Amino acid sequence: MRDRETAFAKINLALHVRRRRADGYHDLETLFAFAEEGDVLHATPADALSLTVGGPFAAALAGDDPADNLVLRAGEALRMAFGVTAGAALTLDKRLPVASGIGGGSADAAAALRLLVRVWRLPAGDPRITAISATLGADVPACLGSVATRGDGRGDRLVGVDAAALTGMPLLLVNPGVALSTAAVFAGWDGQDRGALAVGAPWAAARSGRNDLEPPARVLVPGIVAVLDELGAGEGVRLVRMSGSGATCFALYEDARGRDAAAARIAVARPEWWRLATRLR
Ligand SMILES: C[C@@](CO)(OP(=O)(O)O)[C@H](O)COP(=O)(O)OP(=O)(O)OC[C@H]1O[C@@H](n2ccc(N)nc2=O)[C@H](O)[C@@H]1O
Ligand SMILES: Nc1ncnc2c1ncn2[C@@H]1O[C@H](COP(=O)(O)OP(=O)(O)O)[C@@H](O)[C@H]1O
Repeated sequence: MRDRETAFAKINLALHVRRRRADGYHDLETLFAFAEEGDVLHATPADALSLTVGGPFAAALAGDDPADNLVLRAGEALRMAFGVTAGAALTLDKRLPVASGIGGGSADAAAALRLLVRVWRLPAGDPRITAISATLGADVPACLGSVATRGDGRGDRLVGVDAAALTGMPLLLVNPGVALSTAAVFAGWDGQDRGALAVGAPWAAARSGRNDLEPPARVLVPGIVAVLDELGAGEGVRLVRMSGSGATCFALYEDARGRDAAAARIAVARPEWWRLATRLR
């Protein structure tokens, strides 16, 4: 039997960087939200654990050691923690641009955890699964649930928000085609604490918030400005912002008509940019 899981694209509705820490990470406050679409992971029963990567962005990972792929690292960590002896033949359909601020590897790692917990019939909700997620990356715990949530600390201390208030909002993601290393963007942050992210209703908090990684990302990829301008030019735009460490930017719309008009306009003006028209889940 072939089992399937979507690695929902992650966006940061707001991301406030507060402090550089001694361990190389930064304390931040962010509002995570998730798209209805993303990479797709399949599993079929097998004696060994293996991964084949295909899809439009597979080439970006071709130079990496497969053992470093977060999907296999997630699987190996589960096997170790639960003493699993079975394997699984995994295939990853890489639809999201790599190193682009929308989760990529983190969403894949979380999808692998959800999928293999099911395939290997492990106890869903076991605290060891959450613990493993945090070892794989700061935003993997948020991706594990893949519902809108606030993240404090490294982004892995999750605080529930009224996710339903965001569900279904039309969303357009646009990436100018330049990979950005998360570590390099954090390293460019100027160290200025510009204040806390508001608590409470997520939409109001998002609107009053900002992405503190946008200025350092723009230094590395000046084309981000053009992406934000194009996204903001249409009708019915409710919020335009860069996601995570970039360079993907997003816009949220009052209705699907506004989103589709923006997508069509950008497809003509900038055919080389990657686009995904979807909704918040
Ligand atoms: C910026 C964010 C926002 O959601 O997303 P992306 O742009 O990667 O999608 C995340 O904080 C990324 O989380 P994740 O991609 O899991 O990061 P990790 O692999 O744990 O860390 C990669 C590197 O980013 C930096 N890092 C990450 C998180 C954090 N709170 N402070 C940091 O300084 C560190 O240099 C770290 O070595
Ligand atoms: N399944 C995966 N998908 C994408 N990237 C992965 C995966 N597994 C490991 N990686 C590594 O993670 C890097 C992307 O990390 P990062 O810059 O944090 O991306 P993003 O900003 O999209 O979250 C890639 O360059 C790649 O080397």
